[in-house]
Amino acid sequence: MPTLAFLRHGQSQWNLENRFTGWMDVDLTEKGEAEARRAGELLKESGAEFDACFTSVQTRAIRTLNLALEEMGESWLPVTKDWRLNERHYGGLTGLDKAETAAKHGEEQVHIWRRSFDVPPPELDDPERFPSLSDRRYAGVTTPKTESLKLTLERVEPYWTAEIRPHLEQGQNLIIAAHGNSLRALVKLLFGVADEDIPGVEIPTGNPLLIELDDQIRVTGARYLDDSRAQPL
Ligand SMILES: O=C1c2ccccc2C(=O)c2c1cc(NS(=O)(=O)c1ccccc1O)c(O)c2O
Repeated sequence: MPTLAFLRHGQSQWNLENRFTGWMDVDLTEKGEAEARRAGELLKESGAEFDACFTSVQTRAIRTLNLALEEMGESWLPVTKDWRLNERHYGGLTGLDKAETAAKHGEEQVHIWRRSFDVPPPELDDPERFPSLSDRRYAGVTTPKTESLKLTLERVEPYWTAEIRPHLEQGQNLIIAAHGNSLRALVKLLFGVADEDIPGVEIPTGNPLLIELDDQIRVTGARYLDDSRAQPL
């Protein structure tokens, strides 16, 4: 019966500044690094033994995984990195904070976006401002210019089905270190969350979600390891 751990990256600099980060390759803050190490401690204490890891091509998720593995004494584990586990692309909102977003688009539009499943933000109209959104890690990839939650799910799901699920079907235990919205997509798939409910699902940073699966890859149990910060599932 395979075990799957979801780990959302620790606090990043733009989380601290409450800015839309998306595909911008922002690093962890010192607090974020400490959250990642704590997650590693919790995973080690859980006694779970993992066989492989998956993460995105974004530094904050990669470093969260590496710091957790280091704490677990499992830095040797194989890691697969793929852009399809990246955070949702926020298009023209990338880099904006709450005040700038409301000033540029109005409160009403923000209200609509916050609760929508299939309404994407505007495309980035000055990509030169964020070169890392199309640097060589995306060579050969037709990168999105903006994403709704629905579009994020539509690029995460095929990757889950083709690249991740087979490892679970072979009985391997996996860690997936990723982002708020790419993990939301996976939670939606695994827990059968309705479209209208998914904007309300929030994966906490640095608190591993340990999921027990049956041989058909159906959830038989799930718990957050840091129960001092327990979250409703
Ligand atoms: O504008 C959005 C938004 C726009 C487009 C797609 C998704 C979202 C979205 O998911 C979202 C938003 C605002 C806020 N709260 S906020 O208005 O306070 C806010 C705005 C800007 C930056 C950070 C903030 O905390 C949220 O909590 C969200 O989950």
